[in-house]
Amino acid sequence: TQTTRPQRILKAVQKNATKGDPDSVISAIDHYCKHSEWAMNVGDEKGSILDSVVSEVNPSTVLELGTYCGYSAVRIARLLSPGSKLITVEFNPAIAAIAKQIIAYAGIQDKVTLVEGSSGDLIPKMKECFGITSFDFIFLDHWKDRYVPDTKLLEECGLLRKGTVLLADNVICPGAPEYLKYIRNNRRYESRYYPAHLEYTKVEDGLEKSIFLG
Ligand SMILES: Cc1ccc(Cc2cc(O)c(O)c(C(=O)NC/C=C/[C@H]3O[C@@H](n4cnc5c(N)ncnc54)[C@H](O)[C@@H]3O)c2)cc1
Ligand SMILES: [Mg+2]
Repeated sequence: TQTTRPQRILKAVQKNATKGDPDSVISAIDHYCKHSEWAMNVGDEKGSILDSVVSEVNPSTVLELGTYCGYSAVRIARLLSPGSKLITVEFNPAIAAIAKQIIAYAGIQDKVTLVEGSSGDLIPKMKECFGITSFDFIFLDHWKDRYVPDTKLLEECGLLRKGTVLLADNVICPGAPEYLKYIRNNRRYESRYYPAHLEYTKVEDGLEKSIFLG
């Protein structure tokens, strides 16, 4: 019977990566997606920008919206200091099951809490369920038309604090025009665009980094 793309990505990790070595998991996924089949991981070029922003912020609490196969969860978690936590949200149970296995294979499962459900339902529950007062860093990589409503929801739920950094993938391709309009014209945010390319292609894309000013 036909396998799914996330299942094939997991197989490539199990075949080509070293258990407990997050960098080898990242390389195995990038190699598979470059040479076998494209997949919507943030990828190595934008991933290096993600790495630099995470290292600069050195966050204790991180929220990721849209886990997919867990590629960016592994990228982020491997850089976190001991005691720091990444909460990643994924509403497709089949995809979440694969992501869990990839995160465990990388050996960073102690830093990652994968929550199954939709961002709209889960964001209002973050404080009561996970004892979060606010997030230091947020990576947006889920459906692009959810970037604005979920950013507003995070504000309303008091999950942003002075200095919280939001980093949004795909603001050019597939594109998140409403998000750019919202965040760039909002004096409560200081934004900067990082030009790059759509993962594994030469198509223009980039990341938008925004600092919440409180
Ligand atoms: C035209 C065109 C099309 C596609 C591309 C290529 C391209 C390149 C990219 O880097 C992309 O990130 C994307 C993209 O569409 N990403 C959406 C990512 C979804 C994953 O997140 C999950 N999810 C989606 N909404 C939610 C939600 N509310 N709560 C919880 N989980 C959610 C889904 O269950 C998936 O696991 C697409 C480029 C150009
Ligand atoms: Mg993306």
